[in-house]
Amino acid sequence: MTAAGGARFEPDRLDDQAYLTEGDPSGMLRSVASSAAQMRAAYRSSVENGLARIGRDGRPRAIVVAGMGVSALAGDVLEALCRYGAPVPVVTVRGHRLPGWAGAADLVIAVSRSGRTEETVAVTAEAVRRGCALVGVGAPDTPLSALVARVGGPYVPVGGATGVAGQPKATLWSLVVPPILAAAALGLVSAGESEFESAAKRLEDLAHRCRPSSESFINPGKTLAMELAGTLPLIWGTSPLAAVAARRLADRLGGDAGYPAIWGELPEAAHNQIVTFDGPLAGRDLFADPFADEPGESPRLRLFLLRDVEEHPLVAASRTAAVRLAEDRGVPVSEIAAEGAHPLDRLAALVGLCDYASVYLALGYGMDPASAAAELRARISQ
Ligand SMILES: O=P(O)(O)OC[C@H]1O[C@H](O)[C@H](O)[C@@H](O)[C@@H]1O
Repeated sequence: MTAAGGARFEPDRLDDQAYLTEGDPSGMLRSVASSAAQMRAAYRSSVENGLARIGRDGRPRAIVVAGMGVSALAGDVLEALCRYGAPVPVVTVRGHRLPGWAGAADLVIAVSRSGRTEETVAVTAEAVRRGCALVGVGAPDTPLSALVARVGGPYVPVGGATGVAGQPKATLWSLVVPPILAAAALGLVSAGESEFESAAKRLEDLAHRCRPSSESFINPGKTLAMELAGTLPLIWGTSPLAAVAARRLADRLGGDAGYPAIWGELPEAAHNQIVTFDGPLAGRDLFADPFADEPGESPRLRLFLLRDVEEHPLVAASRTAAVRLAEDRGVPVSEIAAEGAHPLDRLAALVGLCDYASVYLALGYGMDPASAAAELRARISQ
């Protein structure tokens, strides 16, 4: 169907059960299917490790979530949940340093699946020096857990049998749940057992609908993968929460398939990225070889709109206008609608589907979704 970096997307692979097993030796599809179990286990573990009690000494002035890659998304989720309703600001730090203002009145939640990521450990050590309150989430018996233990902060262990080959991208829900429970204990968001259970049920339902044995024409995960294939995806969220899901999809496409994508959030995306609708990658490829066996060989822009249930009315208007403009400029549009009332439900609906689509995209290109870009990552972190 389409070629990228030498790999060809073959839609038939997605309905070839033997291939889906052989092409995914680490069981990345199984790990996506474990999302609901991860959410339930992370909830229990967070409660057992004292997160539900952290509000007893009052609220912090601000919360800093320190993490990199997938772990940093835990901060983005928390920030999106708290942005409009909580009296405490939430900031995500991706890097080596705490913001200058952070001090003893603030809470630092350090998240690292491995417990060893250089940047996160450095920020946590700085938080210890400045006397910040600390919560940790990550592998036990690591530099991160040792730092959190030094100040007697709660630590939610993530690891053991959880996830595929210890990959953080396969353990998103284990990393995201503890900071939310901490914020709930502080009275900043309303999320308890029934909300986590409802989101887990939604993930379970998606796992059923997107299961490998379900054929492409009724499987929403495979359908979305086929819409992504061969395009340059422009992925927009229509709320802060949906934008986190957009970022997650873009990150996963890179991590699973080495596939580039651009993510954004409305209304901001309508002020800049929308210009690409008039750019060289929009519409039909004027330079495409008209005699090529397979048309559309060079990637063209496609807009993926992750629609939240709660949209600002003016954002809804700019979404409608953007869709009209895209159609006008020959840019195909896929709309993925969140479902559910609670934000956790809506996040699960969007991320759950996108996670499947990304793994199916990698498999459609004949790539092992557990090892894409592993060598590049290893080389840059040396
Ligand atoms: O969660 P951590 O172990 O700290 O890892 C943080 C990040 O590290 C690397 O960059 C990996 O490629 C990412 O997938 C991961 O999310």
